[in-house]
Amino acid sequence: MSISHEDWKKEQKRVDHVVDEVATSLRELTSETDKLKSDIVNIRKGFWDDVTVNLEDADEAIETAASIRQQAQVLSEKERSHQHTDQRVILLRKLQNSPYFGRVDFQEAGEEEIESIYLGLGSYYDEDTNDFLIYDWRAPISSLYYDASLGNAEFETPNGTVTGNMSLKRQFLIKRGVIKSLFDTGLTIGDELLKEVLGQQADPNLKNIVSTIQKEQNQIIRDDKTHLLVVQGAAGSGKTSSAMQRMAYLLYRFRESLSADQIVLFSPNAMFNSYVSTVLPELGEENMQQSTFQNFLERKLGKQFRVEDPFEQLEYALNPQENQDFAARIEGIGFKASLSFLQMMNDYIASLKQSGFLFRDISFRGEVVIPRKKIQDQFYALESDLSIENRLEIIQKWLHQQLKEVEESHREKSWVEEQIDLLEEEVYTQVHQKLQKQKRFADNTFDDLDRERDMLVSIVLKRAFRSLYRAVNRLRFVNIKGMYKQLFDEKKVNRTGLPTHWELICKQTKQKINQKIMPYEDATPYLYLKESIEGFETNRYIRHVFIDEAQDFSPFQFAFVKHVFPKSKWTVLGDINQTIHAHQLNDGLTPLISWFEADKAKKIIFHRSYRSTKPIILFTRELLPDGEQIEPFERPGLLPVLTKVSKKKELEEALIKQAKQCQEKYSSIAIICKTLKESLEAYELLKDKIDVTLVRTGNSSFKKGVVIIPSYLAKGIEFDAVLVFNASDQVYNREEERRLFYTVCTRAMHELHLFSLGAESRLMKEVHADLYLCE
Ligand SMILES: Nc1ncnc2c1ncn2[C@@H]1O[C@H](COP(=O)(O)OP(=O)(O)OP(=O)(O)O)[C@@H](O)[C@H]1O
Repeated sequence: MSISHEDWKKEQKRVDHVVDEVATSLRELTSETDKLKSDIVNIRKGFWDDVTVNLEDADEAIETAASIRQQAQVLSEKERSHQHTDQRVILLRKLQNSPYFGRVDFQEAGEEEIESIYLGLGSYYDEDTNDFLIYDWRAPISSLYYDASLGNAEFETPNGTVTGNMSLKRQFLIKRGVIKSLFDTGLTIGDELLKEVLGQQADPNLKNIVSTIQKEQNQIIRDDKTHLLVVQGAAGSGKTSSAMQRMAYLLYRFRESLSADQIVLFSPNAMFNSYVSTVLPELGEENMQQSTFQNFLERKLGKQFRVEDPFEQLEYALNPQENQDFAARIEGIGFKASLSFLQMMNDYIASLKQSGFLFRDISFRGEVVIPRKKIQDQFYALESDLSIENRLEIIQKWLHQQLKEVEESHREKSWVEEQIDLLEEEVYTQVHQKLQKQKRFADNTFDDLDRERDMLVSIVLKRAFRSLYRAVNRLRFVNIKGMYKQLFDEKKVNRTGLPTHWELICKQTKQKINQKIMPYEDATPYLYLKESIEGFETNRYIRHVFIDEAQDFSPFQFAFVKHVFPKSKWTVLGDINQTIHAHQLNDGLTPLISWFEADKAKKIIFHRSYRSTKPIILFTRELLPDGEQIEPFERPGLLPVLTKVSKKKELEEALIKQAKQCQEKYSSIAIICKTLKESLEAYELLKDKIDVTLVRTGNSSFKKGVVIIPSYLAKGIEFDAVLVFNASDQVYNREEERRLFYTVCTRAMHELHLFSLGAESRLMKEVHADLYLCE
């Protein structure tokens, strides 16, 4: 809808007024932050000048501690207000540049006046007129902008539903205080602005989408009731973006009770971590905690094993070999990620109550002092209806008594005598003083030397046994490794539905564990077994767990994280069509939903895809069997191009030519390879001809220019132009690689170029010839 010149002028006048107001507040606030900053510097510098330190006696020491505490409190209060005003200054600067992006006119039922609500990144209140010149995009009334169409409209507030009539929805694009575009829209947020935003170039960081959040996305952003929110969405449908907006919304909605460090995001790799890390700060919030599942595993298992990372596993799976070992490992990877294996593990854990629980010998000075068999007998002599956890607690107490007896039995041993001679001088002095305090070494005492020796023996024994008691407290006598291996005792396992290569899988698993290597597929099941037995190390502080790229999580990983964060709500985002991990589960996110009460879990599907131009989406969706459900956003662009060559040299030339052409138009170009192995080849081929950067697992930030990147690291991120290094049938020919191929092609925003050394991949067979150009 076009806007009259008069209206445009009026709106610009209002923008000028708001910008002026904001500028005034900004000046005041800046001088306040400057003052706070200099106060903080002064307090830090003179911290000890204002504290009276006197440690002469206990009373003085207490007073000194109180005075330090008081001074520290003053400092931390100042620091807090500085941080707060600083954040406000950052926000006001943004508002000064672009005060708002939307307006709705709303007349509440029963009210005379039509109110104009202007929405921006944060609210701005005019104290002179008692008016909100800008409403925060997260305020209850702002949802009208995202959800409602003109006419009867309503929005939810914590106190109930407000109904009324919405007579206008207007979008603004304001830069440096000047309105650049203005649109009136009806039901949805105008496509014009969205088209403009999506037409921009890729950024090294994910952008916030506040001004163009779509209705389906707003559903998940503002849902503050559901305990498990599962979002299945096509590539580029805005899952990650919506998740970031959702975090910002939750931090606003529950600002009294929720802080950013109570939100954790599991992301696929370190580079993705950096890619999304600027969204919340840009929205004026602190960042959430971020982790990859690998970090999480390493923290827990890294001391005992070399934990394989998921990309090592993928590299193995994507470089197939013609042998039984490979077939078995791949089948094992799938099985170990499945619900059947989770069931098998749960049954196994339950069976340990009756038999099979394994312990380790407790040895002292090379000699077994409490044999594992004795511990096992004691364990199974306990009431059978006691839980494993309770039984272990009882066993721990029993072991303490047993160790005490062993300790006593060593009192006369010669090694103790030797150790006494090696004790430090000050130990002798302490013992002597202690005895003196007990009025020993007086005329009427005659066993003083025996007493002294007794005490020294106790000290030596205490030192020597300390680590054993500690090991008992930490349940080191429980043989988790043995029990995990026992699960792969091919002859003992009597179940249906085992993989066809079961014997070989068992052999491989035990071999790796014996070599202290923890394959990625075993890491979570192993931890699950360990913590099911020893008790889960829970984190009750975290209130929201977000899992992005969740299609690559196995049921084990979900089950594990669920135990670790028992107080948390979940937001799980994924796309089953982008499953790239070797386990390739088809049941996807469904099992997770069944673990929650029906009314607490919700699944939302995003069909519309925003990242790529319409021609790219029409092409990529045909790579999928049920791709027609994916709706493209109407953004025109060039058809994808397939360039077929027959020699490596031609491939090299074609790639270089295309990369250079793209460089003239775009700032971020990716040459995507299937594996790291292929990426290294591509790098060797191109590195001396064009300026390229090779991205590998260690990289933690997104690079502009031309990058060569393996498929699995490109997941979740996007590029202006994507050049598929070799889309030939030699490289992508297995049905299991269809989703990977789709993931690779969907990274492109504006242009997609596929190169093929020889015939193109059979995975493209279903793609209609009109949907791409063939050169
Ligand atoms: N409402 C929106 N307004 C503006 N841009 C949007 C909107 N929704 C999505 N986008 C843009 O579309 C692109 C893809 O978004 P995002 O990465 O969040 O999608 P995704 O579903 O997580 O993708 P994938 O599954 O492929 O990783 C981003 O550039 C994002 O800025």
